Amino acid sequence: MSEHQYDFDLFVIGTGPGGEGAAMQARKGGLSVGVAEKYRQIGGGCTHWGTIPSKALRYTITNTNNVLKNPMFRELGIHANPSMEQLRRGTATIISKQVSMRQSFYDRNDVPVHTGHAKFIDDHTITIDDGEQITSNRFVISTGTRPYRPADVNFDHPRIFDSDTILMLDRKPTSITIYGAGVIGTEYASMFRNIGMKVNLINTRSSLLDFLDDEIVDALSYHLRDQGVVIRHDEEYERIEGLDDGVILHLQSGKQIKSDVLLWGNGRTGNTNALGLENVNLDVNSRGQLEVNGHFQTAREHIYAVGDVIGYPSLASAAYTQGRAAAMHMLGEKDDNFRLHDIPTGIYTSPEISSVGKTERELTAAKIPYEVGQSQFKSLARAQIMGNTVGMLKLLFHRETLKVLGVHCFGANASEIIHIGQAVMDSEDLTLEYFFETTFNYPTMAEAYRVAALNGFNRLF
Ligand SMILES: Cc1cc2nc3c(=O)[nH]c(=O)nc-3n(C[C@H](O)[C@H](O)[C@H](O)COP(=O)(O)OP(=O)(O)OC[C@H]3O[C@@H](n4cnc5c(N)ncnc54)[C@H](O)[C@@H]3O)c2cc1C
Ligand SMILES: NC(=O)c1ccc[n+]([C@@H]2O[C@H](COP(=O)([O-])OP(=O)(O)OC[C@H]3O[C@@H](n4cnc5c(N)ncnc54)[C@H](O)[C@@H]3O)[C@@H](O)[C@H]2O)c1
Repeated sequence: MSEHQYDFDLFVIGTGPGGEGAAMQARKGGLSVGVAEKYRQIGGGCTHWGTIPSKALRYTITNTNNVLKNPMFRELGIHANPSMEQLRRGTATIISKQVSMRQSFYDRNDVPVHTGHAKFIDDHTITIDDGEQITSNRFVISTGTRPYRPADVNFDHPRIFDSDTILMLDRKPTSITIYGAGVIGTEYASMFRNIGMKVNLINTRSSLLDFLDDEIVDALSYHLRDQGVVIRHDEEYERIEGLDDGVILHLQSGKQIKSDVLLWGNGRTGNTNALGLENVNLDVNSRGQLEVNGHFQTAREHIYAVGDVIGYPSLASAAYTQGRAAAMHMLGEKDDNFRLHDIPTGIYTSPEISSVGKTERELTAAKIPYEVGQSQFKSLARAQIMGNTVGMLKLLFHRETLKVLGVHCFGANASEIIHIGQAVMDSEDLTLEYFFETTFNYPTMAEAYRVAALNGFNRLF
């Protein structure tokens, strides 16, 4: 029983990274906390049908390809064409490890998990599966998203998938059309091409991932096309026709694209439709998302919302931090020290992409005098040793103060090494000079920072 008349001080709806971050932080701060999860296991979409399964599959594909393309194994006559089931096998083990580890967090911290669909019935009460009633002083909504499914697309057709069902493919299709070239569409395009499928990537916008630095976008487009992905920009679907032997995507431009299967990767929508929000006077936008203030409070100050259900940036990494920040606010502690403005992106295409801070486009528009330093991975010893020489690190820094303003990277280990640049960028004291005044391990991919920093520094006059 909480200090008030409620069952809990805080009740969290959803056990993805957003919910877990909020629940654990609040519990450590001394609040009584309960959570609800409608899926049979905790972990959220992140663990069961989003981040973890897609990244685990990608890792298996990359490793398998590294072996199969290695000249030594070829010489030994090692060839293989693993099935979808074989490629996916490791994923179930990883999910199960994640679930049991995360479940232990709830158990050890005395946070009961109520399995079932939570719905508000009044300001301080929810029901679980329309049965058990639970009261709480505060709430966190961290219910995530589901694929946006337009009514005119038949998702019951066995060859039409969305971003939650695509990993259930029971065989390796010969070809796939991916409609929607956001992060999900682009990552899957890369992954499926790497297992030898013919891939059509249909973009409703005029360039891929336009939130990234232009040079990185150009590199991604070049490498995807070089690998054989067919990319079509500025297209809209007219209809999608499911057949016995394939799927035809009819585009408004008159083009027709037939493939073995189709992945609808065009957008996700917030899981807010059956939450009883009308009973607490909360509204959502056209994408089912909730609006929050800087402390992650909705229009009702005792109801917080974090993670994908509030929209941008819709990342597991950010969801967790937002959950913790919301809990800190409830605890009356400082909640603005989470650097939520500098969230890096890690995009697991081939080549991998990672980025933090300002792009050249943004700096130019803001008339900030900046300079660029670059390092090509092909000249790094570590990249040569790994046989993985595609890539580049680009540092953007202020010409006068030498403060790092943006770090953009593609190639091997991009999403790991970005954090070195992020730390320097966020530091009050460090500047570009850190990278060439500090000794890094050798040979490493991190050496790219020294090379890029010197390259940029030498451009100054
Ligand atoms: C294919 C794919 C790949 C991705 N890859 C990455 C990546 O590489 N890196 C990254 O940072 N992000 C990635 N993301 C995004 C990441 O998965 C999400 O940002 C993250 O899962 C959001 O966490 P969340 O806590 O908001 O919600 P979720 O993880 O979606 O969890 C929400 C939970 O709430 C539960 N729930 C919903 N409604 C109710 C209810 N009424 N009652 C009880 N429970 C409810 C759901 O069952 C679910 O378990 C990817 C997403 C997808 C789809
Ligand atoms: N590596 C990663 O970090 C990673 C990987 C996959 C997904 N994600 C996250 O998952 C989120 C969703 O991925 P995505 O590829 O769908 O991105 P996205 O938001 O770019 O959506 C793709 C397309 O769908 C449209 N759209 C989005 N929501 C819609 C809706 N409800 N109704 C109609 N159209 C809609 C968008 O305008 C866009 O054209 C992203 O925001 C991304 O951050 C991250």
